[in-house]
Amino acid sequence: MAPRKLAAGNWKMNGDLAALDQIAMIGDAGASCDVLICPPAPLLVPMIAGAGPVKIGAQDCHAEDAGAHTGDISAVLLRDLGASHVIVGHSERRADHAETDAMVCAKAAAAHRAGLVAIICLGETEAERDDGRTLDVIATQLAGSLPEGATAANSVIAYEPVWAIGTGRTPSLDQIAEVHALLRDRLVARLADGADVALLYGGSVKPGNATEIFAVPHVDGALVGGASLKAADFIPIIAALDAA
Ligand SMILES: O=C[C@H](O)COP(=O)(O)O
Repeated sequence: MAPRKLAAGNWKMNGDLAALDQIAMIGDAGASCDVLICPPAPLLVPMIAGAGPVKIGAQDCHAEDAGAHTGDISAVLLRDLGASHVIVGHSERRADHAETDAMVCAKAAAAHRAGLVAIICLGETEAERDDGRTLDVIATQLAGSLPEGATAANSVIAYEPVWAIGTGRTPSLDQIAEVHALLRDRLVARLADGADVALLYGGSVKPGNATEIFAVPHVDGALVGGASLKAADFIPIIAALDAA
């Protein structure tokens, strides 16, 4: 088995009911890779209803299955609604909500218990890269964020350099390759099916750079922010992944 290709869109705090037609257009494009959109939580139900072949996921979940946690959403409920995936540990949540590797690990474990695929996000800051600490940071985040029981069927790893998110800047292809090779090595060492875990690159993926990024070894797809908001931008990225 090889990792399954995945084109994932993270809408972050963007989109509205009118954006449902984007999902229909993306579905109509007829991709052969897996295509996932993670909208803001209130849009999950209407989007799941009209998703067609597009998978719908959430952007976060709580580490517990239920309880007194006002404003939070359980992985159990997400699964009940029909979500297939949940993003955990996005750098915006690590920064805005002080999420640690241990918290991300607990959320990924909750996702697994509920039957969701956890997309576990990792990435270095610009200062960490400038200090030459990228590989150490990524290895530490992976070790601390990947729960026991992770498999290729229930986990996807997204490498997203913090400084490349929403900036229009991307690492060189060699820099992406270096990190993805490290991730693959660590996953193979830790998991029986580590060779089959899908590895996504994220950070300013656009129609114009997708083909070269998808040609990098061990890049099995992308986690796309801004360019996933419009079908006209996301469909060429999906097509580039299908062609890779
Ligand atoms: O989750 C997606 C990433 O943060 C990438 O966002 P971006 O494609 O807008 O740079």
